[in-house]
Amino acid sequence: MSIQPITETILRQTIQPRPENSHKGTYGRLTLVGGNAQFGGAIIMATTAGIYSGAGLTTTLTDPVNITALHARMPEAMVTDFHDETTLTELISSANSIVIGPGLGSDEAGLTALRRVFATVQPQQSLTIDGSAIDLVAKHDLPLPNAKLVFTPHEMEWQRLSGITIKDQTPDNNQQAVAKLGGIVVLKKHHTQVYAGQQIFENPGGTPAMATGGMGDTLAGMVGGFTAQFADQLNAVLSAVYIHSQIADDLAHNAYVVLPTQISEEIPWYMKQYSLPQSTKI
Ligand SMILES: NC(=O)C1=CN([C@@H]2O[C@H](COP(=O)(O)OP(=O)(O)OC[C@H]3O[C@@H](n4cnc5c(N)ncnc54)[C@H](OP(=O)(O)O)[C@@H]3O)[C@@H](O)[C@H]2O)[C@@H](O)CC1
Ligand SMILES: Nc1ncnc2c1ncn2[C@@H]1O[C@H](COP(=O)(O)OP(=O)(O)O)[C@@H](O)[C@H]1O
Ligand SMILES: [Mg+2]
Repeated sequence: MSIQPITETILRQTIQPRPENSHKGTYGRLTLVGGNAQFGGAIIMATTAGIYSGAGLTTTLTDPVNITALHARMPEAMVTDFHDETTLTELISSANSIVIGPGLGSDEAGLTALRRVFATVQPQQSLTIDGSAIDLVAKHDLPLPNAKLVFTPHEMEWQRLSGITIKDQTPDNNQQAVAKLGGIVVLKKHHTQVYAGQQIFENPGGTPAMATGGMGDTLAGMVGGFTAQFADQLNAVLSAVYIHSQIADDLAHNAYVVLPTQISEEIPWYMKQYSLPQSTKI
């Protein structure tokens, strides 16, 4: 079994200059679901990352206690209550990429929102399942919907979802579990691995300076933003994983810790570099 590194070639193929004749609708509708009363920061960070990644229109469904805070940080986001079934169904139906889980919580409200999303999502939509949503799928053995699924577990979430203990998470064992699950799995750790069918990729970057709560929430938002606007889902996921840690590595040259919100602010600059011909410097 061969594990390929994620390369800059993949990013250059994926992140292209934007056509002049385009508008926000061209760059995708992203809907994020998460953030209970305790974990509002998680969905704020995921939303921030999705917007800085270039999603054309972003809407966040969260607990009402988070609405003012989210609006104050990110007026670009539209925000509404994740308990409202009608709005949730409409906003899931109109999205081309959905992220569920950052700070969702594993209680009844989180489970209800997750079940509604699973009942609404369609095969052509990208659905990223992160954080609490992974735990809920594992705990309740939820049947997965027919959609373009991406799971973004850390090692303990992957243990809960796959049943493979962290020490037994070998590429062979992981690949067998991914084959049963379906979709793409981003197994987050030092040198994150991405499993997609027969292919396994490894992220060459990443630093312990990233070990701050919210770093994975930020990656989930980036995966949402990239899959909302770039047609090749696997390349979009690989590009998000790579840039996320590349920014952190660069910031960590001069900083002991890197905050998730600092990553988000840098995303547009890195995307611009990959969109330019290789010889061009700005
Ligand atoms: N500001 C906010 O609102 C924030 C909200 N958040 C939201 O909280 C929710 C719960 O997510 P969670 O990841 O914090 O908790 P959980 O799933 O129990 O995992 C922790 C357990 O796993 C273990 N562990 C083993 N290997 C590991 C690894 N490689 N990486 C990480 N952990 C690893 C670890 O081991 P230990 O630390 O004990 O050594 C511990 O026992 C989720 O919705 C998330 O979005 C957070 O993002 C924080 C900021
Ligand atoms: N030592 C490390 N080396 C490289 N990457 C790391 C390291 N520690 C954490 N990360 C990265 O930070 C993110 C943590 O994700 P996660 O545990 O889901 O955070 P949270 O749920 O708090 O947002 C992952 O992308 C992971 O790869
Ligand atoms: Mg997480």
